[in-house]
Amino acid sequence: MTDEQKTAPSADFVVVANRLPVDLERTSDGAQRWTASPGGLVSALEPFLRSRKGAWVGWPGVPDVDVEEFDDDGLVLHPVTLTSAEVRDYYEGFSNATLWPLYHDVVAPPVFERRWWDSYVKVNRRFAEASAQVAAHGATVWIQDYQLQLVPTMLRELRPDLRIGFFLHIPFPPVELFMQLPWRAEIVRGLIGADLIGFHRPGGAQNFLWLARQLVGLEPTRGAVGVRSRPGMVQVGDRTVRVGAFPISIDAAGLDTLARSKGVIERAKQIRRDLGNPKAVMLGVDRLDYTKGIDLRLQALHELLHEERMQPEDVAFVQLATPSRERVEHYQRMRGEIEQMVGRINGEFARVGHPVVHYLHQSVNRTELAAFFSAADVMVVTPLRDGMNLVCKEYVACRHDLGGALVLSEFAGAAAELTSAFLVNPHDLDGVKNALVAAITLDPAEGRRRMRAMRRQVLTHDVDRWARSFLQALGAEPVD
Ligand SMILES: O=P(O)(O)OC[C@H]1O[C@H](O[C@H]2O[C@H](CO)[C@@H](O)[C@H](O)[C@H]2O)[C@H](O)[C@@H](O)[C@@H]1O
Ligand SMILES: O=c1ccn([C@@H]2O[C@H](COP(=O)(O)OP(=O)(O)O)[C@@H](O)[C@H]2O)c(=O)[nH]1
Repeated sequence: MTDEQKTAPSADFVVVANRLPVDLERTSDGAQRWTASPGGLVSALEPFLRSRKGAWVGWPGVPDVDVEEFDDDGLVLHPVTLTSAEVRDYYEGFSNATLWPLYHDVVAPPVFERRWWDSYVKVNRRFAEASAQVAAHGATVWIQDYQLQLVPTMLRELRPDLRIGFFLHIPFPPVELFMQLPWRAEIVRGLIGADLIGFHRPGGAQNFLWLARQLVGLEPTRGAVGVRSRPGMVQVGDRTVRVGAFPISIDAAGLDTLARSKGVIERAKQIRRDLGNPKAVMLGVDRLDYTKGIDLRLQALHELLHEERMQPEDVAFVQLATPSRERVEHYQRMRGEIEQMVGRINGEFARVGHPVVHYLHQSVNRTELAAFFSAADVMVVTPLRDGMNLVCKEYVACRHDLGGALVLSEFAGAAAELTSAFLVNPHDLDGVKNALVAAITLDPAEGRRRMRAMRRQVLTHDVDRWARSFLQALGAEPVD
């Protein structure tokens, strides 16, 4: 690339997200390498954007580094620098200690700090400026998630020629909770700069429409918002802003193919052997986040073992826990609690060489994950609140054998689609315990019926359909 090409706004399609799809990692010997970024936003968007050869504006995951724009296999990555103080105030502070708990039903108390808000405004402006620099005239810019809710209006002020979409990957909270936010009107005004604002569920869209009326004095339509249909509309000057529901998904066909590969099938058998071929392998796969309900599933297991409704020699519980937001206090506290529970369960019920809980505080790659999904008799997904939860859809996509059972929290966005799972209220521990027992003792024919129904849903509603439905509603793609 010449210097001129580097700075000329050249991309017709730009994704803007807090993180780039790759994180810059500094190894102990001082070398640097790029690794896959954590979380569902990147898993969902990266394959889609690669197929379009667009540009991605985002933070490289470490503070104080200035990285030039570069081409990563046809995808232009445009890094945005954050200082250490901004990582602390904008990312760990306002994004993950204010907005994250507030939007997840206040399952932890949100912290309101003026200094964090100032940093959020400043960093959002930097992302808007970077996007304005990258986008070609008339381009489509798709802004992602709660870290960047002010970017739509900031970007529109800089570049009125752009078509701007915004998608929120986490739940949009009930209005009573949102109203706690001291900067509530500023957030609504920030979002309203988009041409289309998307949520996972119609409820989020409805909440936003109500707030646009109450906080900004706009006059949104009053009809019920549908899934991928009947968006709400708000007139803002001469612009019509659409507000809709677009449940995200996964590369279902890709995972299905991967799970059928010889390598994954063999690795799944190996995992079961390594676990001592127990009667039931249970699996949890989550970022180590207090919203995911890892603690309560361990508590359910502990009680079931105590009550002898499960025998320690019959079960292996594998918990893969991706390290996440490790400097935020709630995350540190929760990690300690979970690791103590793992220790307690194994202390009471393990035998030498045979732990009951296999806990890995590590991230594993897609192929290894497909093998774990294939090996697990019961997938346990128990968030107290989750925007969507892609892991449960990935489990279903890997079960071409129609084996396995899914225990799924009603409070994950995915529950509205995976109605043949064992749906549980994660606050009802007895209900969770009963569901775990029912899933372990499931009649195989009934299990196949449930899995077939879930696979039909996941395979016909993949990430490509999600992206197309959003971009069609934005007017950036022709309607099929
Ligand atoms: O970037 P991090 O702070 O390390 O966090 C990782 C990502 O977590 C969140 O993911 C969400 O998006 C998924 C896909 O839509 C959805 O299934 C899940 O329910 C959400 O929690 C977050 O929203 C992303 O911005 C983060 O990158
Ligand atoms: O060790 C791991 C654990 C998780 N994931 C991926 O991380 C994403 C998690 O997305 P989800 O929507 O379930 O939750 P989030 O972390 O975004 O809140 C999924 O695509 C997983 O396959 C991964 O690649 N390696």
